[in-house]
Amino acid sequence: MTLRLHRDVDGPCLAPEGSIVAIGAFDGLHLGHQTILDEVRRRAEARGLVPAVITFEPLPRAFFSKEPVPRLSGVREKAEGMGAAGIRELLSLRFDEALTAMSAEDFVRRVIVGRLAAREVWVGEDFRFGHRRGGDFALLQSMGAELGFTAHAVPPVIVDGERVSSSKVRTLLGESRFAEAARLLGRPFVIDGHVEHGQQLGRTLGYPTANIHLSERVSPVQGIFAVRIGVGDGPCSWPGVASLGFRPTVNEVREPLLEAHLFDFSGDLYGQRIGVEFVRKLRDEAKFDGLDALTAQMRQDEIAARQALGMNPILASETHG
Ligand SMILES: Cc1cc2nc3c(=O)[nH]c(=O)nc-3n(C[C@H](O)[C@H](O)[C@H](O)COP(=O)(O)O)c2cc1C
Ligand SMILES: Nc1ncnc2c1ncn2[C@@H]1O[C@H](COP(=O)(O)OP(=O)(O)OP(=O)(O)O)[C@@H](O)[C@H]1O
Repeated sequence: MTLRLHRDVDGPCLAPEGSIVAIGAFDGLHLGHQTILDEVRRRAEARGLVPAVITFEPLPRAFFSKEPVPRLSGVREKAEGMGAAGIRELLSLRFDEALTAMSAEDFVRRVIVGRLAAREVWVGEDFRFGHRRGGDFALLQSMGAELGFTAHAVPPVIVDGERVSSSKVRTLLGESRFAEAARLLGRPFVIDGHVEHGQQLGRTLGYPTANIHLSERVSPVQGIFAVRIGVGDGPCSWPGVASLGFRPTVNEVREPLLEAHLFDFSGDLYGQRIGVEFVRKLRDEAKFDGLDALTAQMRQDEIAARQALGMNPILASETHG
């Protein structure tokens, strides 16, 4: 069953037979999100209704913030994750001035009922929505009684004594605490994308890299990392070293670039989709005085990454000796 994506507040009803709906930003699809989506899928199956999600792009937090808000998942990854979780209708509303001006009551009538004919609405206990966060769980309950749906709150999903949230995962990743972030996500943190052509300079330095342009997507991590790479749908198992940043030394870029060097690999990855799993941060990106100094540092990075990944660092001198 494939996922259908819609962007408009108004339009025809997407589930005339009735739907089970979850609402939220859903960046990263962490364990709290997964709990809600599981309920939606289970309830939709049990009642023969359509499993649906209302989400927002850009993220509401990013719309209101003066600072850039790092993203855990791209728009495409988020939709794919929803599809994999069994969601069939994804109403990804444009989060703009018009939407923030809409009252909570209007949101219930026009979107939850008008667009999705909701029979059940699932949210976290503390969920707020509508103009100035005027709507809450109690409003969903009272309006639902009138408009033909029930409201359900999932109890907070707690890990290590704290409520799981996208913000918490962003903070952990910013501090390179990858193992803890993975516990909240229910899987390791991975950035994926299509490999694009670089300057081909990496080859001559002894470090060819698969490059992924992050464009406007703000990354929660920056620097040089020990990583594991997956190609296509395969698991992230190929060891390597990666740089995520602007590479100030040569051909500085304006938008962040993820460059992954796979150890002992000699295939062509251009055009393929790869996933990069972050295992350990090695250092911050630096501006070097010329290519020799950069290459010497990359060699140190390779040795450190091999060690971090539990490999024999001696191999490094055999490969690039
Ligand atoms: C392990 C690793 C570490 C890197 N560290 C830095 C760095 O600290 N500063 C920098 O300017 N570029 C850094 N880079 C980026 C290189 O400048 C870039 O890979 C090289 O210029 C090749 O570019 P190309 O892929 O366009 O050919 C690093 C790349 C790798 C793979
Ligand atoms: N740990 C959790 N336990 C239960 N429900 C949650 C949890 N985290 C989020 N939810 C619920 O999942 C839906 C989507 O969450 P949303 O992405 O909006 O919040 P979040 O993960 O706390 O993100 P942020 O930290 O950016 O506010 C909402 O209904 C929210 O209440």
